[in-house]
Amino acid sequence: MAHSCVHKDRGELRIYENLNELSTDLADYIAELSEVSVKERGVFAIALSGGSLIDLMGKLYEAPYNKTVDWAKWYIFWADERVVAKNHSDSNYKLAKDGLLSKVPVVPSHVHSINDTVTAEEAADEYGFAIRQLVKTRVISVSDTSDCPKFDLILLGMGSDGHVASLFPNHSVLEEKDEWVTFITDSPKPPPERITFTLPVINSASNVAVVITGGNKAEAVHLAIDDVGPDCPSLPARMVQPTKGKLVWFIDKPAALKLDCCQFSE
Ligand SMILES: O=C1O[C@H](COP(=O)(O)O)[C@@H](O)[C@H](O)[C@H]1O
Repeated sequence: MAHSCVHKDRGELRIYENLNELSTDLADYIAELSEVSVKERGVFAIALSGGSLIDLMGKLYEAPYNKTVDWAKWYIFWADERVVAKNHSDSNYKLAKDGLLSKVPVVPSHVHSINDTVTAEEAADEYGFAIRQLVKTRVISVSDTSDCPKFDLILLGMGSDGHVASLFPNHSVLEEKDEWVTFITDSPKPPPERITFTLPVINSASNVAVVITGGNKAEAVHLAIDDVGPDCPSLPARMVQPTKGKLVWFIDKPAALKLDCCQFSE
């Protein structure tokens, strides 16, 4: 059974005994947000990440979600993408397409992937421009506290180094305040060329979920969530702090083992 608690300033923590429980609750959570957003705004603007997240979203193409989710109202974006061809095994688009999008009735023109035929810088500029157009037509809302887009939901994973999207520890990309989408050409994790949402965009979303599994991430989970004092490293995952939106962490038991607030009896 899931263990859930609200951390005083790090959002809601949901911790699961196993991946099956996590995936089921993640599917419920996404389906619920989709329903609320479609009811309120007529559309659901969701940004995906790559990595293990997509597998963990797999229940969404099974019953009941394959029938109950209003897939035609989804507008799909990527919080980060590797600048490789869309059919390359490193592509976050390919991962999501093969693992989810090809199995549900999304509208192809609502799937906003990057231009993979230009440089990382150009791809980031074009993606930022595309998002601006969709903010103008209100497919994506606008934040009331900044001029940033307000996605209905941004889904993030986290690497064992604490990176989220393609925001890596100690990288200058963490300082970017003006652009909505930026690029890097020196990612410490291959492939090197990537585009990424910036922290202001992530922190302007209505909902942000960080989905983390595996014991190799336990230390980073502890550093991202617990009060680790003045020496607290500026871990990208710790910088995820939605201004007005809701933050929820979906964590499996091995990844949660070092969290102060969650002690488990074996
Ligand atoms: O490189 C990336 O890594 C992170 C984490 O991936 P995971 O497989 O450890 O969950 C992912 O969220 C990001 O989108 C991706 O580009």
